[in-house]
Amino acid sequence: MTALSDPALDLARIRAALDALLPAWLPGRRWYAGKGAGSPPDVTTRLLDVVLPGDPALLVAVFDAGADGPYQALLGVRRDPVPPSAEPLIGRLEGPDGSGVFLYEATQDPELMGALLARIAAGGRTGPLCFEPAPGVELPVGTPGVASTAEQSNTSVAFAERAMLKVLRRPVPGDNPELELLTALRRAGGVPSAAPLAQVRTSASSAVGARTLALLQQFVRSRGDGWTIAVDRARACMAGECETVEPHGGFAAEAYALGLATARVHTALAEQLGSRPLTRPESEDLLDLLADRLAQGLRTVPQLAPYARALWAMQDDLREIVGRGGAPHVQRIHGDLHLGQALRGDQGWILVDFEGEPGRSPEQRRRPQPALRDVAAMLRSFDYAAHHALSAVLDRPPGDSGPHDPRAVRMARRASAWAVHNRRAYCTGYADGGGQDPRCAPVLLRCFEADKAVYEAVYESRNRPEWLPIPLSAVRRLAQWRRSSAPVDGTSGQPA
Ligand SMILES: Nc1ncnc2c1ncn2[C@@H]1O[C@H](COP(=O)(O)OP(=O)(O)O)[C@@H](O)[C@H]1O
Ligand SMILES: O=P(O)(O)O[C@H]1O[C@H](CO)[C@@H](O[C@H]2O[C@H](CO)[C@@H](O)[C@H](O)[C@H]2O)[C@H](O)[C@H]1O
Repeated sequence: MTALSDPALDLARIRAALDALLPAWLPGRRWYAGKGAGSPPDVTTRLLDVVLPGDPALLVAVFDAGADGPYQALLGVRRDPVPPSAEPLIGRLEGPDGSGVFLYEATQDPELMGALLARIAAGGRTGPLCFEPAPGVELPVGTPGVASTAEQSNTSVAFAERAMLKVLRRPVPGDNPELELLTALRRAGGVPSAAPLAQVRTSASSAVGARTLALLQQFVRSRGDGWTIAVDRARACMAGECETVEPHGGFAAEAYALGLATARVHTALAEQLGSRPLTRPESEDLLDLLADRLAQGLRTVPQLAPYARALWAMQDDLREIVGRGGAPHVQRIHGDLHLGQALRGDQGWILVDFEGEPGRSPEQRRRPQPALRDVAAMLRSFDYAAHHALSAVLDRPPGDSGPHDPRAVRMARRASAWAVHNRRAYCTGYADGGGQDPRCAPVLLRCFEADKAVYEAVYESRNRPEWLPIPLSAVRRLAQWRRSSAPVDGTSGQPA
């Protein structure tokens, strides 16, 4: 392993200090999945190598936290006071001569991130770390790297609005699913997606085998992401005194364009990486996967219990469809599509974050899936946006209907209408863009929406319990729809 140039810094001591300091620091990190586990985890850190040995120094480490891991930490080490953006510190390490160094989250240090970009551009290896720029790309070396403040599963660092480094917090073994998909979309051409620029990975012989640690991609300049724009428009719709959701809350043209963009991405992925009917064993795998997720959801979120029968019945519907030969085609899909994963560029929407659902195994993420699962996930997002806007306008937490007042009832109706209107526009865009009209497969769509809502309930109960009422209300609605004998027209089961 590369030594630190400062002899007062001893790597073995840094490693031991991290084992002691990380348990207290981790629970404040959004990307840490073990929040709410009760007691702090036991941490075992492995330093992979020193990428930059100076002051500040940059170290790459992986660590296990309890049974969970490996996670990735990019560690800054400096004598000088740390940049304010890098607070809170992981900790301070006393040197033998009474001096000390600060240990901190390196992604929050623009200077250090700039130095890392230069290291990536140079290519080659440092110990087990491989720096692999794509052939012929020009990287914005010399610019500082500014970390996004958005709450994320990973940590993104932007360089002069030209490149974006995604530091993967839970690097998975083997080829990185996002890199695979971005490369395929580039190959297809004409699909609005970010070009992959480089990766940092570990070699097969490293302590963690071959894994992508960070992915550099083209920075997409945008007016904002779909979530911010949609919530804004939905809020305008609710706050305005209009009876219809257009024009004040007008988002339908954007929802339509988003449907088009989703269909274009699906078509390109199918062309590049294949699309075929689901085989019988794959159908069983899919059903098992959905059943496992539902069982886990019911164990984790007690509030789902009243809907258990209806949720299982929706899975039986899928089994029945597969049984009579109606299994959908499968292909590589986005895997975690929602409004926040779409950026509004000048020419239209660009989908980002093709990593798949956080928390799923690498095999599951790479498995071909019905494209309708992405569509169902995006449709859920319109529901989220409407609820979020509603709670902002009413100044109440999601799901809190508060005292019965006519204004709140009117707003809730408008929120519901906004979601229905935009879900329809999205489906129309998807069909016009060459995808199968999602409304032609309402029972499948309902099953996939319910699956996503259960996933969201688990996600919210772990990360943002105050948001839990949003997926719960969707589960309630979908369950009611399943229990009733209402005609299946694909637009029922909307926000009530
Ligand atoms: N290529 C890109 N260019 C500009 N911004 C991006 C790009 N990719 C992602 N983003 C922004 O960063 C946010 C987080 O990125 P994402 O890939 O979704 O990370 P995570 O996996 O941590 O959720 C996105 O919601 C988007 O706003
Ligand atoms: O971190 P990721 O973007 O990969 O995805 C996770 O976090 C998302 C929240 O940031 C979560 O999305 C859920 O909340 C969104 C609103 O914040 C909403 O638009 C989505 O429809 C809803 O699923 C996502 O599920 C989770 O995997």
